[in-house]
Parts: sequence; structure tokens; C-alpha cells
Amino acid sequence: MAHSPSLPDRPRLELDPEMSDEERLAALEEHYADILTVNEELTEQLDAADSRREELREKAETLERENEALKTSSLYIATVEEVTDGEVVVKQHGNNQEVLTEVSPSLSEELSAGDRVAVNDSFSIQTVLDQETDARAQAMEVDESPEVAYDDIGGIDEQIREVREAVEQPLVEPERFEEAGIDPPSGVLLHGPPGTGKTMLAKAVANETDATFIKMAGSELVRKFIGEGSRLVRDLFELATEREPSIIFIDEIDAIAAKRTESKTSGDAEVQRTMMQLLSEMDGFETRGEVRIIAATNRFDMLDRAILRPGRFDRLIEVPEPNFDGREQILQIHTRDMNLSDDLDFTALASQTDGKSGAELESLATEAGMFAIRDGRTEVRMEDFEEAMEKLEEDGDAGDTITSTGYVDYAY
Ligand SMILES: Nc1ncnc2c1ncn2[C@@H]1O[C@H](COP(=O)(O)OP(=O)(O)OP(=O)(O)O)[C@@H](O)[C@H]1O
Repeated sequence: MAHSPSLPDRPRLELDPEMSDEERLAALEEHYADILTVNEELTEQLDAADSRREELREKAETLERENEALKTSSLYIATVEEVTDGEVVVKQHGNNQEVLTEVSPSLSEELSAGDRVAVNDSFSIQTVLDQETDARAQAMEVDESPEVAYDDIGGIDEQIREVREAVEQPLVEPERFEEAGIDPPSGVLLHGPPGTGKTMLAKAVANETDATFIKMAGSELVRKFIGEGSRLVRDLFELATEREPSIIFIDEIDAIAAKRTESKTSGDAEVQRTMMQLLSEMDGFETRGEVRIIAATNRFDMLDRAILRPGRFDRLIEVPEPNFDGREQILQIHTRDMNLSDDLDFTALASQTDGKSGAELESLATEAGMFAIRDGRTEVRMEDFEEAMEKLEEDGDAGDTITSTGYVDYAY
């Protein structure tokens, strides 16, 4: 606490009747000078008091604002489920309570199902939350009805059968498992090289069971959402329960569930926390109803075995690179909508593409189509495939790799 400065002494004028006029004048002049000094001191003190008052005023304002903020009740986060004329159904996160609330016509135009909003105690919508800043929305890809069907996937019929048995049947006919007295697999892990159809498989099951497909990429959790990993994993399971029936698909699970390394950097600790959250979500999974979980990895060897224990990812399905028949089927699938010439020999193409993944075969078909178009034709011929094959080989030799999405990634 600052002490108040003491006031300067009051100047005294001492005049003696015996004094001569000169002496009086000198005394008066001295007194006047004293008065000026005191005046200066007082002015300084006044200025100091003024700035202190300003300081205190600002402090009071800050405290007042904080007080106001404390008095204002917090808002709750909810997701919009349905929008009708002037009315909106929102579901509060956390307790899943669904409420019908009224909104102004302009707000009802702004809102659509799936939006995140902040609601007050009486469920009136206060703000529509910005999707851009919503890590949950960014980290998860939600697809209400993916378009992939089982017959869009070639060469992995056995894997399709296994996935249907482990994921589709428990969703569609849970009573069969109950009657037989067996627990369906908790989680299914698809492992195998990139671009072999793992994501497609997960999407196809979601499509076939009319389940919502919710994808989260392990690598993004680690790279983009540092510090938020475990919260996002919790949100992922929460969202899946809200949207059931649903399929959770965790791609590149090795990014969050790799074997423990010796290094103890903070990054590792964060990844570890994310994995622990995933394990605890999976352990409490039986009560989750119509939610199935599929994960995928290209690096099976790197996985921490803890995630493969019973009750977690306890059904492993290997998705290999396509064999000869598989390549033929995949090429047929990706040329289904093309205008093909009669000379097109799928058997020859399948034998020339040994070692290629489904994604690479898709690129080959697209590239062949491009050659035909460049040549002014709509019909795609065997020669287009041969040229496409050469081009893709050259691109590969030049250091480019074809990614599982079928796009060319340039290696720098
Ligand atoms: N077996 C397949 N049948 C038909 N198309 C396939 C097959 N495998 C891959 N593709 C094509 O390659 C694309 C990428 O495949 P997908 O994303 O399913 O591979 P992935 O195994 O999940 O790869 P990654 O491990 O890199 O995520 C698909 O969209 C599809 O067009």
C-alpha cells in the first residue's frame, strides 16, 4: 500500500515592526518564494494523486468485470439435431438430454443439424460455435451414409466376410450373439500395406448397416491437435454414442498406440495419455450399445501389444496387397464406368501389375482414361493402359509415390 505523502510546511511570514522598508520587502520576497516552492510541491503531490486515482479506477473496473463474469452463469455446449420452423431440437453434450427450444427466424435460418451451439440454463441458444475453431469437428470426419458398397472392393472377399461377421452381424443381429452366449469382438484391427482397401472396408460396413461413419486419423491427433488428444478420443466415443448406430474408424492407429520407446519427451507422454484414454474408452465399451470400432494400420509391427488384449482390438484381419485375381477384379471395378475397347485384356493387365496396391491400380485406370482423352477419344484402349503404366513407372522412378488416395505425392 502506498503511503500518502506528508503535506509541506506552511510558509510563515515574520514581520517585525522594527524592520526597515527594505527588510520588510526582502522578507516578503522570501515569503513569496517559499509560497511558490510549496505550490510546486503541492502540484506535484496532486499529479501523483491523480495518477494513483486513475490506476485505482482501472483496477476497480477490472474487478467489476471479473465479478460480472463470475455472476454470469456458464453456458452449455449442445449439438443441433433438427431445425423446424422457429424451433430447434438440441442435444446437450455430456448428459445427452434432448430439448426442443424456440429460436428467432433469422437464427433458425442460420442453423442446421450437426451445428454446435452454446445454450444457457433455459436452453435458449446464445451463440452458434464456429466450426473452424472446433477441434472436434476438424479432427473427426463424420459421414452419415458413406457411398462405398462391398462390391466396390475387389480381391479381398475373405476379409469382407470376416469384417461382416465381426462388425455387421453384431449390429444387425445382436440377438444371435446373445442366444449363442458369445460376446462379439470388441474391436477389429485391419492391418496391411497402404492403399489396399482398409478404409473402404470400414466405410462399406457403415453403409451396409446404415450406421454413421466417424473417422479419426491417429497421425493427425499427434501432429495437429497437440495437447488435445485424450479429450478428442473421449469426444470421439461420445459422438459415436450420440449418433448410434455408428462405426468408429481410427486410421493409422500406430501413431497413438506405438510400442513405448525409451525417450521420455513430453510428446511421448502426450501420445501415451491419448492411448490410455483410448484403452479406457474401449474397456468401458460393452455398455455402449450400437457402436462398433475398427482401426487400421500399415505398421502392425510397431503396435503396443496392450491394444490387442481381449476386450480391445481382439479381432485382427490382415488386408494384403491384391493377388492376380484381386488385381483383375480391382481393375474391372475402376473401369466399370469407362467406355472400353474390345481389345482390353484384364488378364494381361493383372499379370503386368504384380505388386501394385488397389490405390495404384485405381490411379492406373484414371491415367489410362486421361491418355484416351488427350488423344481425342472417349474409348479407352489397351495402349492407353500401357502408356499409363510407363508413365506411372517413370513417376515412381523420379521419386514420386502414388499414395493410397490415388494422388501423386512428390518426394522433396
Ligand atoms: N481392394 C480394393 N478394391 C477397389 N479399390 C481399392 C481397393 N483398395 C484400394 N482401392 C482404391 O484405393 C483408394 C484408397 O484405398 P483405401 O483408402 O481404402 O486404402 P487403405 O488401405 O485405407 O490405405 P491407407 O492405409 O493408406 O489408409 C480407394 O478409394 C479405392 O479407390
